Amino acid sequence: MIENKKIIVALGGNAILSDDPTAGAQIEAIRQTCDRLADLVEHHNQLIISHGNGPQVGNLLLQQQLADSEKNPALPLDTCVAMTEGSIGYWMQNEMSSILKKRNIDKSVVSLVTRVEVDKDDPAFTHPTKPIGPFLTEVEVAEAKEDGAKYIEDSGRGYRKVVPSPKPVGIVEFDTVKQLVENDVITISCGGGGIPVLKTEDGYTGVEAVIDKDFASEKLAEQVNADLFIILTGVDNVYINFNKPNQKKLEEVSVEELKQYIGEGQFEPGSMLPKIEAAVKFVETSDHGKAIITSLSNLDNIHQGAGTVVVKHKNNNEKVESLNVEMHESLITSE
Ligand SMILES: Nc1ncnc2c1ncn2[C@@H]1O[C@H](COP(=O)(O)OP(=O)(O)O)[C@@H](O)[C@H]1O
Ligand SMILES: NC(=O)OP(=O)(O)O
Repeated sequence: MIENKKIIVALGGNAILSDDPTAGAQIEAIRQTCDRLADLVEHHNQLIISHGNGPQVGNLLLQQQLADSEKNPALPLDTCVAMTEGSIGYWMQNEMSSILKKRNIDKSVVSLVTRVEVDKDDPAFTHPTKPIGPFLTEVEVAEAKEDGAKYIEDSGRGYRKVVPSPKPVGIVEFDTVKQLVENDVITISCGGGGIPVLKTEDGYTGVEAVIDKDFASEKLAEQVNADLFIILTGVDNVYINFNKPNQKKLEEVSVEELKQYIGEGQFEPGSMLPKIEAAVKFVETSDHGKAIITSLSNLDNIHQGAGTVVVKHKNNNEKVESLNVEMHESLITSE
């Protein structure tokens, strides 16, 4: 297991949500996730956890459609993001605290309702791309389209509503997160990508959007100077030619290679592309940081190089070794 590092773990949907969207089932999934993450704490790592909210915030938005406009008005999307950030963070605080208590680890866990500044001129506001809520069939989309919403097909898994997803400019509370982590507090931050806010003369004001949690986590990882950025999702590794007969698993991969694959259109915008872009940005920006994309069940093996490990430059040991063999052989031939 990795030790003594400052680590940000961004949790994907699977870590929170199974097929059962009830609170009880989500809490159970979070309990299992926290049990794995507690191993990182046990090995003296400073841990910051962020998480997605796509399914939850989409469901909450659907619940707003049931609201009665005067007595019980629908709440705006930024407020729904705050609500899901709060509820998921609360479940995590409960579960992580009990697991640490059982392991006799005396550490506090907090979740911070985090605001994330975005740019009012971000083109995302006129081009919604972030899938949220349940997966729908074509028939369900045709019925639901009455509300004027936009839907896209999401990685072969069905249709989902899409909303604007501006890029994070900065994490408003990053200094507080830094202080918490320096004081050995396990911090849940940037949940659901954080609440999108615009800077005003007086402070900040919310804006209706859902920030991608991989981009928000990357920005936080940059701002707190993390050693390691782990993105946990539904697969052990990233693939090129994903789901095709010639799909190939990526293990250690350089920023340069990934940029080439991005250029080839290897990664889907609504699922793997943001993770790749976030990992590339972190590794490029950081002095020494690495990024790993893998599954929760593979977390125990990352110290042995498991998962897709994004590095600035690839480890050239193999090339050096083969060069040594070639030199040795040419010496023997010439002798
Ligand atoms: N190139 C790829 N390599 C691996 N998985 C991919 C790829 N493209 C799409 N996927 C799918 O995208 C999923 C991750 O996206 P998503 O489920 O939206 O993220 P999250 O885990 O953050 O909720 C993976 O579990 C996998 O099913
Ligand atoms: N906000 C966000 O990125 O959520 P998901 O990871 O669940 O899509």
